[in-house]
Amino acid sequence: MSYILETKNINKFFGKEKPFHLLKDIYIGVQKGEFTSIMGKSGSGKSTLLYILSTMDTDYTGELYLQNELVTGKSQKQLSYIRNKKIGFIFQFHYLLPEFSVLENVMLPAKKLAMKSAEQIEEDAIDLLKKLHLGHLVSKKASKISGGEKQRVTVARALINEPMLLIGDEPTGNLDSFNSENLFQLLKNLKEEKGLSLLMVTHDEDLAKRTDRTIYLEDGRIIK
Ligand SMILES: Nc1ncnc2c1ncn2[C@@H]1O[C@H](COP(=O)(O)OP(=O)(O)OP(=O)(O)O)[C@@H](O)[C@H]1O
Repeated sequence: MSYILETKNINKFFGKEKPFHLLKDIYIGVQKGEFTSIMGKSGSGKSTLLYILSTMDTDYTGELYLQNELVTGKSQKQLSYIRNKKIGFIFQFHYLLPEFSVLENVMLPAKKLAMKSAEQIEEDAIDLLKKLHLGHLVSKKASKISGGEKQRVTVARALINEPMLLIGDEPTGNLDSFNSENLFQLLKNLKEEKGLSLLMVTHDEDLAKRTDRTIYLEDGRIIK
């Protein structure tokens, strides 16, 4: 089976003297175009797991593969490149730069990757914002748009480098039900239209039911 993301026996410990065993024997396989949700009580290890899956936390045992390439053990520089190219992130808080325009915010990850000219990046960012029905916000300052709009702009920012996987840590968590539904539909469309794989932590059982598959974590273990 070919996976976009795969883990083999990931374990995570905190602390040195009396290590606390948080994540236990985690096996996950995410296929292309699959929308996976992760649920579990507070403290069950969801965010810790996402940090590992997104290559930001390298302090674990076991193996992480992205598109069948072993990424565990790679240098920080290699990981930063892989992350920037292959994974888009959406968090509960938008982390947009408030003094920058929407367009500038969306262009930033592409500028960091530096694989296209500034003109091309700008053209692509405008195209992307239009596709996400955010064209009217292009030149607005990020601090001047609504919370729901900010989260949709973070989706555009997450997509600018055309990742194969979008990882979200409660992306709808701070939104009212209208904006939450709006964002969820946007994510579902990306999966259906572009074959994007999505991995999303949520506390919302109703949203989780509408994804392809839900992974339940309990005390750091996948229970179903
Ligand atoms: N750096 C750390 N050192 C020690 N313990 C930690 C550290 N980071 C997290 N933990 C502990 O690991 C456990 C899991 O934390 P994590 O944030 O992954 O849970 P979560 O399921 O995402 O919770 P929530 O739904 O509240 O965000 C918690 O008990 C937390 O206190």
